[in-house]
Amino acid sequence: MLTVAKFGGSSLSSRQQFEKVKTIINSDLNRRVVVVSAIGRKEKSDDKVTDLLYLISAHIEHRVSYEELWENFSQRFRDLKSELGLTYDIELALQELRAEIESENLPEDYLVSRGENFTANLMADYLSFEFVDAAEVIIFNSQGEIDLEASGHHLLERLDPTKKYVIPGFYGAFENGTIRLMSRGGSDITGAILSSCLQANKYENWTDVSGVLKADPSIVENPMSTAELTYDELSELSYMGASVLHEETIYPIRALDIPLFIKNTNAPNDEGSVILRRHKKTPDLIAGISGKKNYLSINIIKGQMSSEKGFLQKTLKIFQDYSINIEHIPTGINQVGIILEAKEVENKLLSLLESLQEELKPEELTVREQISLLSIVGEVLIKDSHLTERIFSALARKNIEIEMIAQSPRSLNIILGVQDQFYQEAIRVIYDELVSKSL
Ligand SMILES: Nc1ncnc2c1ncn2[C@@H]1O[C@H](COP(=O)(O)OP(=O)(O)O)[C@@H](O)[C@H]1O
Ligand SMILES: N[C@@H](CC(=O)OP(=O)(O)O)C(=O)O
Repeated sequence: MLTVAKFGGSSLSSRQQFEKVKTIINSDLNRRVVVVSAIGRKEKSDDKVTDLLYLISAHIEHRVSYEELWENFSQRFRDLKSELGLTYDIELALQELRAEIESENLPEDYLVSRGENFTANLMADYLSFEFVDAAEVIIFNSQGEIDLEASGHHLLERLDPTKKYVIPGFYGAFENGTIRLMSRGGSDITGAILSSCLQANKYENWTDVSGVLKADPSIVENPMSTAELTYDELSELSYMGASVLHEETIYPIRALDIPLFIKNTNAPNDEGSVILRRHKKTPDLIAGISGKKNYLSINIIKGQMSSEKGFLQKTLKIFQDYSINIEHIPTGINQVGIILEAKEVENKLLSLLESLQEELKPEELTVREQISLLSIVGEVLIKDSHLTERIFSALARKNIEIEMIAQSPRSLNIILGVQDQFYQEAIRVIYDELVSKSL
């Protein structure tokens, strides 16, 4: 039996947190592959080590002194080493990194990856597990995508199934050894790749909350957790902003049906959440509510557009030519709305609108900005025939206007658009209506 256990930065921020990790690892001998992020925040006001490294990189780029940041970064590791009485030569690692920064044009990905690398070295020392560099086993192809097959080969060659390992998350390397970072929060993905390639029986993701909560705790006070979710439910939630798990975590484990457990390092006996292909227990009506701000809607109005052959195709082709990802396309007979993240059209909105005007010749072309999308997720949403009515009435009572609504084909989720200014309130209203009132 093999359990891959990933610990996020929040589980690694101090000596006490390292001690909790050790207790968890030692309480189950199957936890033989440990993935760590970089040291996280001790206090709310602290920087995560990864943030410090990005800041150092920006200072280097702008040729500004980074001395204070460097001291802060180095001290976090020195403190851990001395408080835990470790032997890993962090002083040498820091000296070498400093020399590399000063002598060459050090790539940002390499510099930032040292957060995970040093943390994993300390953790390996502390647990008496072997350190394996992610650069040896997490492989990117020439397009910069993770190559699951190549990673699998390298992993099986490098790891001995009878031994125990600590591997840094968040980065890997191209076949030529050049370090490549994943997107923020990517250590979750490292854990999923290792689970998949090593065919683990379980993937545990240890964090600072007891599982997937039904809403972001920074918006809703003390939200309930969801004990069991499907891969699809969690994918929808994390894609739409539930930051407890990186949105790309699910695909490697889903193919092999590896159960994912989300657990709290600070309360290991809490049940947490388990994520499976299908529900084993009676599913909660609401798996969760998540959302993101900063979308916009480009609205195209043209009489009889639905009978104009290829109109939608022509419209989408224009967005494709601009390399713009589209989120939703609510349509009517004479109108279509194209919903996308505002960052997708940064610096190209005017030119895009000109192209749409020229090629589609619409009667009206308008843009609505500052839209938030909220996603209400649950495999069994459809069972509540009054659900949309309840949501609409609850929002109307607070004078929150709905800008758009979309439903996924399997009714796995309902997506609502509201103005950015109502984002948090809308989440609270929906949570109160669908979760609190149903208790
Ligand atoms: N729906 C949600 N369920 C659980 N946590 C959430 C949710 N939405 C946002 N979060 C936030 O995600 C945080 C955990 O993710 P993160 O800070 O990346 O932890 P880690 O450092 O362990 O990777 C929680 O502390 C919580 O504030
Ligand atoms: N340290 C990286 C990667 C990561 O996954 O971190 P965490 O597990 O603490 O969210 C980041 O901050 O983005």
